[in-house]
Amino acid sequence: MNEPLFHARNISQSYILANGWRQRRSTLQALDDVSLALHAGEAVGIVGESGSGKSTLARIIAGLLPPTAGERFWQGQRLPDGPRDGIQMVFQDAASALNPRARVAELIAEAPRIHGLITGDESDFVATQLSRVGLDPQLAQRYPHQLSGGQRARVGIARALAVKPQLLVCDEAVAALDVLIQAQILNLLQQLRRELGLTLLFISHDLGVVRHLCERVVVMHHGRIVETAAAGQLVGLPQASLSRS
Ligand SMILES: Nc1ncnc2c1ncn2[C@@H]1O[C@H](COP(=O)(O)OP(=O)(O)OP(=O)(O)O)[C@@H](O)[C@H]1O
Repeated sequence: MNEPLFHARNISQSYILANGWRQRRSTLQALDDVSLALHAGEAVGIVGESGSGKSTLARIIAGLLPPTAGERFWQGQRLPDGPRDGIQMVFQDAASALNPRARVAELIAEAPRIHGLITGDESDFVATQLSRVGLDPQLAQRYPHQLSGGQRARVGIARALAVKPQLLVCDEAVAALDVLIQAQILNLLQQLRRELGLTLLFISHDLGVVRHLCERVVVMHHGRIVETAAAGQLVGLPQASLSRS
Protein backbone atom coordinates (compact mmCIF):
# COMPACT_ATOMS: atom_id res chain seq x y z
CA MET A 1 0.00 0.00 0.00
CA ASN A 2 1.19 3.55 -0.60
CA GLU A 3 2.51 5.97 2.00
CA PRO A 4 0.01 6.58 4.82
CA LEU A 5 -1.38 10.09 5.23
CA PHE A 6 -0.60 9.88 8.92
CA HIS A 7 1.48 7.49 10.95
CA ALA A 8 1.92 7.34 14.72
CA ARG A 9 4.91 5.19 15.56
CA ASN A 10 5.77 3.57 18.91
CA ILE A 11 3.74 6.02 20.96
CA SER A 12 3.88 5.70 24.74
CA GLN A 13 2.39 8.02 27.31
CA SER A 14 2.87 8.10 31.06
CA TYR A 15 1.06 10.40 33.41
CA ILE A 16 2.66 11.35 36.69
CA LEU A 17 0.18 11.15 39.52
CA ALA A 18 0.53 12.82 42.90
CA ASN A 19 -1.15 10.53 45.43
CA GLY A 20 -2.56 11.46 48.82
CA TRP A 21 -1.57 14.06 51.37
CA ARG A 22 2.11 13.12 51.27
CA GLN A 23 2.08 13.86 47.55
CA ARG A 24 3.83 10.60 46.79
CA ARG A 25 4.27 10.31 43.07
CA SER A 26 3.48 7.35 40.90
CA THR A 27 3.37 6.83 37.17
CA LEU A 28 0.45 5.62 35.14
CA GLN A 29 1.23 4.17 31.74
CA ALA A 30 -1.75 5.21 29.60
CA LEU A 31 -0.22 4.13 26.25
CA ASP A 32 2.36 1.45 25.69
CA ASP A 33 4.11 1.36 22.30
CA VAL A 34 1.13 2.10 20.07
CA SER A 35 1.58 2.39 16.30
CA LEU A 36 -1.22 3.34 13.91
CA ALA A 37 -1.19 4.24 10.23
CA LEU A 38 -4.09 6.06 8.55
CA HIS A 39 -4.42 6.11 4.78
CA ALA A 40 -5.98 9.03 2.94
CA GLY A 41 -9.75 8.75 2.75
CA GLU A 42 -10.21 5.83 5.12
CA ALA A 43 -12.35 5.83 8.25
CA VAL A 44 -10.83 4.02 11.19
CA GLY A 45 -12.56 3.41 14.50
CA ILE A 46 -10.93 2.99 17.88
CA VAL A 47 -12.92 1.09 20.47
CA GLY A 48 -11.98 -0.05 23.94
CA GLU A 49 -13.12 0.01 27.51
CA SER A 50 -13.02 3.13 29.63
CA GLY A 51 -9.44 3.99 30.57
CA SER A 52 -7.87 1.95 27.74
CA GLY A 53 -6.14 5.07 26.38
CA LYS A 54 -8.38 6.11 23.46
CA SER A 55 -8.61 9.81 24.35
CA THR A 56 -4.93 10.00 25.19
CA LEU A 57 -4.06 8.57 21.77
CA ALA A 58 -6.53 10.94 20.06
CA ARG A 59 -4.97 13.99 21.72
CA ILE A 60 -1.47 12.84 20.83
CA ILE A 61 -2.46 12.25 17.19
CA ALA A 62 -4.04 15.73 17.05
CA GLY A 63 -0.88 17.25 18.55
CA LEU A 64 -2.67 18.51 21.67
CA LEU A 65 -0.49 16.38 23.95
CA PRO A 66 3.19 15.60 23.37
CA PRO A 67 3.83 11.85 23.87
CA THR A 68 6.34 10.60 26.42
CA ALA A 69 7.86 8.54 23.59
CA GLY A 70 7.23 7.96 19.92
CA GLU A 71 6.81 10.00 16.77
CA ARG A 72 4.13 11.23 14.38
CA PHE A 73 4.56 11.35 10.62
CA TRP A 74 2.55 13.24 8.00
CA GLN A 75 2.98 11.87 4.47
CA GLY A 76 6.25 10.36 5.61
CA GLN A 77 7.62 13.57 7.15
CA ARG A 78 8.22 13.63 10.88
CA LEU A 79 5.89 16.07 12.64
CA PRO A 80 7.12 18.39 15.36
CA ASP A 81 5.12 18.50 18.63
CA GLY A 82 2.01 20.62 18.55
CA PRO A 83 -1.19 20.97 16.54
CA ARG A 84 -1.40 21.54 12.78
CA ASP A 85 -4.24 22.64 10.52
CA GLY A 86 -4.27 19.35 8.60
CA ILE A 87 -5.40 17.47 11.73
CA GLN A 88 -8.42 18.69 13.66
CA MET A 89 -10.31 17.26 16.59
CA VAL A 90 -14.00 17.11 17.43
CA PHE A 91 -14.70 16.57 21.11
CA GLN A 92 -17.41 14.68 22.95
CA ASP A 93 -18.92 17.49 24.90
CA ALA A 94 -19.41 20.36 22.47
CA ALA A 95 -20.91 22.41 25.34
CA SER A 96 -17.61 22.51 27.23
CA ALA A 97 -15.36 22.43 24.14
CA LEU A 98 -16.89 25.66 22.79
CA ASN A 99 -16.02 28.95 24.48
CA PRO A 100 -19.35 29.98 26.10
CA ARG A 101 -18.58 33.70 25.67
CA ALA A 102 -17.99 33.53 21.91
CA ARG A 103 -20.76 33.69 19.33
CA VAL A 104 -20.94 30.89 16.77
CA ALA A 105 -19.54 33.20 14.07
CA GLU A 106 -16.42 33.88 16.13
CA LEU A 107 -16.00 30.22 17.10
CA ILE A 108 -15.94 29.27 13.44
CA ALA A 109 -13.97 32.20 12.00
CA GLU A 110 -11.25 32.63 14.62
CA ALA A 111 -8.76 29.95 13.55
CA PRO A 112 -9.18 30.36 9.76
CA ARG A 113 -8.82 34.14 10.15
CA ILE A 114 -5.53 33.68 12.03
CA HIS A 115 -4.30 31.31 9.34
CA GLY A 116 -5.32 33.62 6.49
CA LEU A 117 -7.86 31.16 5.09
CA ILE A 118 -10.71 33.68 4.74
CA THR A 119 -10.28 35.48 1.45
CA GLY A 120 -13.70 37.12 0.97
CA ASP A 121 -16.35 38.39 3.35
CA GLU A 122 -16.11 36.78 6.80
CA SER A 123 -19.86 36.45 7.35
CA ASP A 124 -20.21 34.71 3.97
CA PHE A 125 -17.42 32.35 5.02
CA VAL A 126 -19.24 31.56 8.29
CA ALA A 127 -22.57 31.08 6.48
CA THR A 128 -20.97 28.59 4.09
CA GLN A 129 -19.43 26.62 6.95
CA LEU A 130 -22.77 26.51 8.81
CA SER A 131 -24.75 25.44 5.72
CA ARG A 132 -22.24 22.67 5.07
CA VAL A 133 -23.10 21.06 8.42
CA GLY A 134 -26.84 21.57 7.92
CA LEU A 135 -27.25 24.64 10.15
CA ASP A 136 -29.17 27.82 9.40
CA PRO A 137 -26.62 30.63 8.85
CA GLN A 138 -28.73 32.82 11.14
CA LEU A 139 -27.41 30.80 14.09
CA ALA A 140 -24.09 32.62 13.62
CA GLN A 141 -25.09 35.27 16.14
CA ARG A 142 -26.04 32.81 18.90
CA TYR A 143 -23.94 31.73 21.87
CA PRO A 144 -23.34 28.00 22.47
CA HIS A 145 -25.86 27.84 25.36
CA GLN A 146 -28.55 29.09 22.95
CA LEU A 147 -28.18 25.97 20.80
CA SER A 148 -29.47 22.41 21.16
CA GLY A 149 -27.00 19.58 21.79
CA GLY A 150 -27.24 18.48 18.16
CA GLN A 151 -26.67 22.03 16.90
CA ARG A 152 -23.64 22.39 19.18
CA ALA A 153 -22.22 19.13 17.83
CA ARG A 154 -22.65 20.50 14.29
CA VAL A 155 -20.92 23.76 15.28
CA GLY A 156 -18.03 21.69 16.72
CA ILE A 157 -17.71 19.88 13.39
CA ALA A 158 -18.01 23.14 11.38
CA ARG A 159 -15.30 24.75 13.52
CA ALA A 160 -12.95 21.81 12.97
CA LEU A 161 -13.60 21.76 9.20
CA ALA A 162 -13.20 25.54 8.81
CA VAL A 163 -9.40 25.18 8.67
CA LYS A 164 -9.67 22.58 5.90
CA PRO A 165 -8.20 19.55 7.67
CA GLN A 166 -7.47 16.31 5.86
CA LEU A 167 -7.70 14.23 9.03
CA LEU A 168 -10.58 14.61 11.47
CA VAL A 169 -10.20 12.98 14.89
CA CYS A 170 -13.58 12.55 16.59
CA ASP A 171 -13.37 11.64 20.28
CA GLU A 172 -16.75 10.31 21.44
CA ALA A 173 -18.23 13.01 19.19
CA VAL A 174 -21.79 11.70 19.48
CA ALA A 175 -21.72 10.08 22.92
CA ALA A 176 -23.54 12.94 24.67
CA LEU A 177 -26.43 12.97 22.18
CA ASP A 178 -29.66 10.99 22.13
CA VAL A 179 -29.89 8.13 19.65
CA LEU A 180 -31.84 9.97 16.94
CA ILE A 181 -29.48 12.96 16.93
CA GLN A 182 -26.50 10.58 17.06
CA ALA A 183 -27.69 8.97 13.83
CA GLN A 184 -28.07 12.38 12.16
CA ILE A 185 -24.56 13.46 13.16
CA LEU A 186 -23.07 10.13 12.01
CA ASN A 187 -24.80 10.55 8.65
CA LEU A 188 -23.46 14.09 8.42
CA LEU A 189 -19.91 12.88 9.11
CA GLN A 190 -20.34 10.17 6.49
CA GLN A 191 -21.56 12.70 3.93
CA LEU A 192 -18.78 15.22 4.74
CA ARG A 193 -16.20 12.49 4.51
CA ARG A 194 -17.36 11.67 0.98
CA GLU A 195 -17.70 15.32 -0.13
CA LEU A 196 -14.39 16.51 1.28
CA GLY A 197 -12.37 13.31 0.91
CA LEU A 198 -11.68 13.36 4.66
CA THR A 199 -9.75 10.76 6.57
CA LEU A 200 -11.60 9.95 9.79
CA LEU A 201 -10.39 8.58 13.09
CA PHE A 202 -13.49 7.90 15.13
CA ILE A 203 -13.17 7.03 18.80
CA SER A 204 -16.05 5.48 20.65
CA HIS A 205 -16.88 2.99 23.37
CA ASP A 206 -19.83 1.94 21.19
CA LEU A 207 -18.93 -0.65 18.55
CA GLY A 208 -22.28 -0.15 16.78
CA VAL A 209 -21.53 3.53 16.22
CA VAL A 210 -18.04 2.73 14.93
CA ARG A 211 -19.30 0.04 12.55
CA HIS A 212 -21.78 2.52 11.08
CA LEU A 213 -18.98 4.79 9.97
CA CYS A 214 -15.69 2.90 9.72
CA GLU A 215 -14.20 0.22 7.51
CA ARG A 216 -11.45 -0.70 9.93
CA VAL A 217 -11.60 -0.97 13.70
CA VAL A 218 -8.76 -0.94 16.19
CA VAL A 219 -9.39 -2.38 19.64
CA MET A 220 -7.47 -0.96 22.60
CA HIS A 221 -6.95 -2.61 25.96
CA HIS A 222 -4.78 -1.29 28.81
CA GLY A 223 -2.95 1.20 26.63
CA ARG A 224 -2.19 -1.19 23.79
CA ILE A 225 -3.71 -2.03 20.44
CA VAL A 226 -4.80 -5.65 20.85
CA GLU A 227 -6.67 -6.17 17.59
CA THR A 228 -7.17 -4.55 14.19
CA ALA A 229 -9.91 -5.87 11.94
CA ALA A 230 -12.36 -4.96 9.21
CA ALA A 231 -15.40 -3.42 10.91
CA GLY A 232 -17.70 -6.28 9.86
CA GLN A 233 -15.43 -8.90 11.41
CA LEU A 234 -15.81 -7.53 14.92
CA VAL A 235 -19.47 -8.55 15.19
CA GLY A 236 -18.70 -11.27 17.70
CA LEU A 237 -16.55 -9.18 20.02
CA PRO A 238 -17.87 -9.49 23.57
CA GLN A 239 -19.82 -6.33 24.34
CA ALA A 240 -18.66 -6.49 27.95
CA SER A 241 -15.11 -5.72 26.87
CA LEU A 242 -16.28 -2.52 25.24
CA SER A 243 -18.74 -1.19 27.76
CA ARG A 244 -17.89 1.67 30.06
CA SER A 245 -16.79 0.55 33.49
N1 LIG B 1 -4.39 14.15 32.43
C1 LIG B 1 -4.30 12.97 33.00
N2 LIG B 1 -3.58 12.81 34.15
C2 LIG B 1 -3.46 11.61 34.73
N3 LIG B 1 -4.02 10.48 34.25
C3 LIG B 1 -4.73 10.56 33.13
C4 LIG B 1 -4.92 11.80 32.45
N4 LIG B 1 -5.68 11.58 31.34
C5 LIG B 1 -5.97 10.26 31.35
N5 LIG B 1 -5.41 9.64 32.41
C6 LIG B 1 -5.46 8.20 32.73
O1 LIG B 1 -4.92 7.52 31.60
C7 LIG B 1 -5.69 6.32 31.33
C8 LIG B 1 -6.24 6.40 29.91
O2 LIG B 1 -7.23 7.44 29.87
P1 LIG B 1 -7.97 7.85 28.54
O3 LIG B 1 -8.87 9.00 28.87
O4 LIG B 1 -6.98 8.03 27.47
O5 LIG B 1 -8.83 6.53 28.26
P2 LIG B 1 -10.15 6.34 27.39
O6 LIG B 1 -10.03 5.00 26.78
O7 LIG B 1 -10.34 7.51 26.49
O8 LIG B 1 -11.29 6.35 28.50
P3 LIG B 1 -12.82 6.87 28.38
O9 LIG B 1 -13.50 5.95 27.40
O10 LIG B 1 -13.34 6.71 29.78
O11 LIG B 1 -12.77 8.29 27.93
C9 LIG B 1 -6.75 6.27 32.41
O12 LIG B 1 -6.29 5.42 33.43
C10 LIG B 1 -6.88 7.68 32.88
O13 LIG B 1 -7.30 7.72 34.23
